Amino acid sequence: MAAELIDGKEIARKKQDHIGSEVQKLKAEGITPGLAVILAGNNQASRTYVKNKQKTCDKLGMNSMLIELPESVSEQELIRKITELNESEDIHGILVQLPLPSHINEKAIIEAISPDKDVDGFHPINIGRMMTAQDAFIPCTPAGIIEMLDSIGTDISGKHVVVIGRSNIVGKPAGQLFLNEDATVTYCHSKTADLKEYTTRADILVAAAGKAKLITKDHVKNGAIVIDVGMNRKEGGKLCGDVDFEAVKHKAGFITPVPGGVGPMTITMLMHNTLKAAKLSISKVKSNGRH
Ligand SMILES: Nc1nc(=O)c2c([nH]1)NC[C@@H]1CN(c3ccc(C(=O)N[C@@H](CCC(=O)O)C(=O)O)cc3)C=[N+]21
Repeated sequence: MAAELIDGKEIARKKQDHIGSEVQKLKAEGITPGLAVILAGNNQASRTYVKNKQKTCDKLGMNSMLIELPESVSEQELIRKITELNESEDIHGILVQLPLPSHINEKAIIEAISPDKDVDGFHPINIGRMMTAQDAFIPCTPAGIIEMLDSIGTDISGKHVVVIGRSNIVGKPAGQLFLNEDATVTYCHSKTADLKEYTTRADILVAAAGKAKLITKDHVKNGAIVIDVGMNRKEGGKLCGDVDFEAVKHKAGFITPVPGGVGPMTITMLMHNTLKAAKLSISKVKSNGRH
């Protein structure tokens, strides 16, 4: 048996079409969604990601603003810039590209972003809202995973989801979202004693450990849905997932490729969140700033 491919690029394209038409409606009301991206330092991978985000904004008719700051930028200066963007009427979403230079306290920077403009969904307010199943900005990669599963018609309720990885930006929120959808969730990570014992019981396996080819066919139950969040860059620049795709594809029921799987969904959900932030700004004006 061969797994069916979950085509992230195609699912992203359809979702973007929809977002694009919502942007047009908002523009007719006089609001153009605007995303500000702050890039501190000279990380080459970060530069490429940021360029992709801007390109997608362009394509969907949104405004994007890139703020480039030197590696040596101070925390105070970065917070001053964020404060300015928090107050800007033209900017609805703020994204500070991670990782930040090592002398900067990431938590302090994330907390400086207004929760209403936090399109990454990294602010503790949004995390808390998500955990309590309130309306929130949902981190883009986990949101993209749920969107992909929806598009292949997966009923998540009652499924056993095993998430490998517990980062604040992917693993932890992904598990939480699945829990909100009534899944049974198991978290595994680098200290898990017998990984296979858990992963072979997964109906849905989410690999977000950041370790190339960690997941082999022996980790996967027949017919399972395998979502590969890995973005491991090999020498020569080739992108490699956390899943040994060629081996696992014969055993899984569905599988996402890398590239062309989760990555395009992440950017798409960033656009979704920016649109949501722009809509939120209207309802704030209508309620006179009280909300
Ligand atoms: N504040 C913040 N928010 C982020 O969302 C964020 C971040 N910092 N720092 C870096 C990571 C990484 N990330 C990616 C998004 C899309 C692709 C993507 O579209 N990948 C393509 C291919 C890319 C390629 O070929 O290089 C794919 O998988 O098909 C990759 C990586 C967002 N990040």
